[in-house]
Amino acid sequence: MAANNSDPIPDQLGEGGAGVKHETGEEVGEETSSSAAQATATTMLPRSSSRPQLDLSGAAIHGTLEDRNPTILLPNQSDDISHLALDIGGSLIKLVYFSRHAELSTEDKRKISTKRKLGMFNGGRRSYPILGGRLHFVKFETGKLNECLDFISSKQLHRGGIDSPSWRSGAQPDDIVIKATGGGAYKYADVFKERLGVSLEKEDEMDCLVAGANFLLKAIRHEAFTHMDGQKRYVQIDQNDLFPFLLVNIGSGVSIIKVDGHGEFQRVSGTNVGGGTYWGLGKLMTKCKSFDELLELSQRGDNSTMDMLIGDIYGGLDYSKIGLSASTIASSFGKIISENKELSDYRPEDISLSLLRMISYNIGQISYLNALRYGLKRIFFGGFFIRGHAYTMDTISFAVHFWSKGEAQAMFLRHEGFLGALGAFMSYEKHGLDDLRAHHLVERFPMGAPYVGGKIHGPPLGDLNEKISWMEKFVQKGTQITAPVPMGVPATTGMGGFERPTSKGDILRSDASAALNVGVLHLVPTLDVFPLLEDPKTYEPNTIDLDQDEFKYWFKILSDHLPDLVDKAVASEGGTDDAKRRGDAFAHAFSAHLARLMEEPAAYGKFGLVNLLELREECLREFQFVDAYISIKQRENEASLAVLPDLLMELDSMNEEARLLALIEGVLAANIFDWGSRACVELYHKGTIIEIYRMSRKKMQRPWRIDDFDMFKKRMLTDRKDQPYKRALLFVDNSGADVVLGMLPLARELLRRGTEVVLVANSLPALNDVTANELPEIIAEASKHCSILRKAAEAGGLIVDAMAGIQDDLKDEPVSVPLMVVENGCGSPCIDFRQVSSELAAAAKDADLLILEGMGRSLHTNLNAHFKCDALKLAMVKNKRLAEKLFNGNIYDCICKFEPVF
Ligand SMILES: Nc1ncnc2c1ncn2[C@@H]1O[C@H](COP(=O)(O)OP(=O)(O)O)[C@@H](O)[C@H]1O
Ligand SMILES: CC(C)(COP(=O)(O)O)[C@@H](O)C(=O)NCCC(=O)O
Ligand SMILES: [Mn+2]
Repeated sequence: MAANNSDPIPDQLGEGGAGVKHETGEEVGEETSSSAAQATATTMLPRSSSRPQLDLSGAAIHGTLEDRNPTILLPNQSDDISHLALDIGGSLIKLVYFSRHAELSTEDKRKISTKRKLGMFNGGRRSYPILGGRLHFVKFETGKLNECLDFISSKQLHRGGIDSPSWRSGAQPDDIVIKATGGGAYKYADVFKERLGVSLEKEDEMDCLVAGANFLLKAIRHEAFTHMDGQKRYVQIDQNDLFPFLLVNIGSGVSIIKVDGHGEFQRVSGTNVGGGTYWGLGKLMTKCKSFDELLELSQRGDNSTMDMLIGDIYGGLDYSKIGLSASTIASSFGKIISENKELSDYRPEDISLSLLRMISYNIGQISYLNALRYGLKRIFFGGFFIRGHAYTMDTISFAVHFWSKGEAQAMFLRHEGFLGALGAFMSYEKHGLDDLRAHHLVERFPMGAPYVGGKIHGPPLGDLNEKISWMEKFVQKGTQITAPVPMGVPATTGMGGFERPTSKGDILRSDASAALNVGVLHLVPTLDVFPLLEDPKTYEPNTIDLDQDEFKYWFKILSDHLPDLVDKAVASEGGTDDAKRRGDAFAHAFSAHLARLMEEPAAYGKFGLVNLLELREECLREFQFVDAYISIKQRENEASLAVLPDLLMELDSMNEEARLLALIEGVLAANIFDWGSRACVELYHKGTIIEIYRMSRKKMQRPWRIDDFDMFKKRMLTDRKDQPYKRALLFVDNSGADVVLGMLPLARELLRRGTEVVLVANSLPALNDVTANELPEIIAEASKHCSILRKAAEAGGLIVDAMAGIQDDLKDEPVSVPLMVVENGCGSPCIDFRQVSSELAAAAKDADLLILEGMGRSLHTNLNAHFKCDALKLAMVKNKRLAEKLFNGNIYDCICKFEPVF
């Protein structure tokens, strides 16, 4: 669909609440304040009026995280620009290209109305997202330039991709100019002109390296990491504390650049002993046919058979006077001199390891010396020599750490080899980068996107069929490739007076394995940091760290849940053969992710439960399961709506105090309807929805495990009775009883007290969570039995009565504060407040109360989060282990945590 640039805001919102009956049986509470009823915030979202040619707003990674070069998604790129940039190096050609995919604008009536209420429309400008796309990263060996040209040609990348208008109109590419960097941009310019008809516009290599590195460090949350003793640790870079740093790009040769800012840098040194040296000498000495083969050999090597160690010179003793241990390498390959052996007498494994150590230590040492020269503490290493190889990174880190006595730190980048190509890509329109922040980037983990050139190109994006079979093939291949490589542990190696690195990179993920683009970076400009977070810098969504032990537990939980989930997903798509095939592919894909994470929990960046639970939902979406729990949700909504009138009557017969308690109890009790909890799902076989709800209510016994109810009651009914909250954001959780019998009655109570209520719900389905799109219908139904809800929903634009006559009849009724719905920007059972929808961020500006409901949003995540306004966290703990771990409590304990800001 074509982009709609004009944001037409219909004056008539049409039939959104058709058929709503007006009732007169209820009075809006006397506390209703009419000023509170003027519910529109005036906040306007900052939007640039002119958009960059290359719209990087909302970029996101698409590629394995562990795999160094995830593809990046640009959801808002809409102009017809050149979509390809190249870095043609001495060894490898790196391509960064943009593939776009049309995305229908998802502006529905609810959103339009809410945005208008929140003051978020500025007519005439288009809303996001319009067109999306991803940045892909692909590499080829420079010696196989033809493969690269074929690849570009087959995907018509030089003409903006096969879907581009220029391609469809059959336009000739004669005047197409592609940005390129690296020596090959000069050397092969003629070949590109001849074969593809395009001109290469040369960009300076150093400019590009620096621009690429700066972009990655600024915009991608888990781009940089340290690697010591086999342990990868992601480092969140503080932009205010980034410069200056040393950038060491280890390609064929090595460039050492001091970076002082954006576009401010100096190439301070370099060395000709680099990746080309390792691969060149290695090829000569071992007869290896590929770089990966050589690297893999090193993992089984023992360099003490070749390297002369201090112990060899000192008769097995340390040279302790100058701090060198017996196992220190005194001279790389030095032992060979005294031996009467031929090359063939040495093990290729040992040769490869000696070479790798020699070169890595040397680069580490030169880098350290340059860091020392300029007083720099941080050294970022890029270039394809590193190849995500644990031992190489450990070796470099050890050298930097040892020589600097811990003063300097070596860091690595996931997109290690693509800095130059990325920089060239960015040079199309440099200012496109300026607005991009880490919160615009969301990690996604799709299966299947091209990464390496040559034979494995991956399926065309969006072609589900190809994706499924490619993924199945990959899973088979990936398992072979990623099997641990047995390690011989050489006891006597070492260098420079410090112990040898412990990690030898027991697993070498091959390029093919990296082609399983399980992690991807999406750029989403509509995401914002939640403005009510007390301190976004220290905010950590996850309550418990997903370490190896914790991951093991979740591995089992999620694996056990998988067959049932697949059944539900397949049924939700009609149970067809196609759905079954997709169901299998989903199960494969998700299991492959779990297996990978089990192997290395840090494989996909710093990964918490919030990410893990979202990963499952993302996997479902990838195989086009729109909403696995749809029928369960509908059934539970209907059953709950049927008993809502009785519940409301019962509540209305109570005094204020009893009612508030009953409401909170009701929320906690109804949170039992959670299809993500094994224990709860077992309960559902034992009774109807209403029976379970009643049983759950009956069991509510105070004090709850955390019980701040009295404090909340005091705030509501005593201390500031005359000052109701102005706006409450209610983060709702599950469909059915949870939202209908729990949260809606609570919302109603707030509304009748004059508090505007914004129901915040998921943008996308996750388990049985209610979504923002589903809420208006539920509210419309509930409103049939409740005039408080009805008037508030009308005031909030959720229900529009088409019959103007009825509106006239109601003219004299008090105006209600509005009830609104906003989406949270997530499709997970948890919430990460660093990345929420701009709609929610806008709604938050005037809020003075947050109510987080459910285990995902208020226990797994955000239990320890602090906000700038009062917060109430309500949940039933439906998992035994979590209850024990967090509170030394029991399953079905309840939490009512009130955190007022005084
Ligand atoms: N598949 C591969 N083929 C060749 N070299 C590789 C491969 N993977 C990693 N390398 C290493 O990466 C180096 C090239 O790194 P790169 O950053 O692409 O530099 P350049 O721009 O000089 O080609 C090679 O010299 C080699 O050490
Ligand atoms: C996925 C959930 C966080 C959803 O809980 P909710 O937010 O709906 O209260 C929860 O069901 C959960 O942690 N389940 C997995 C553990 C289990 O089966 O006990
Ligand atoms: Mn839920």
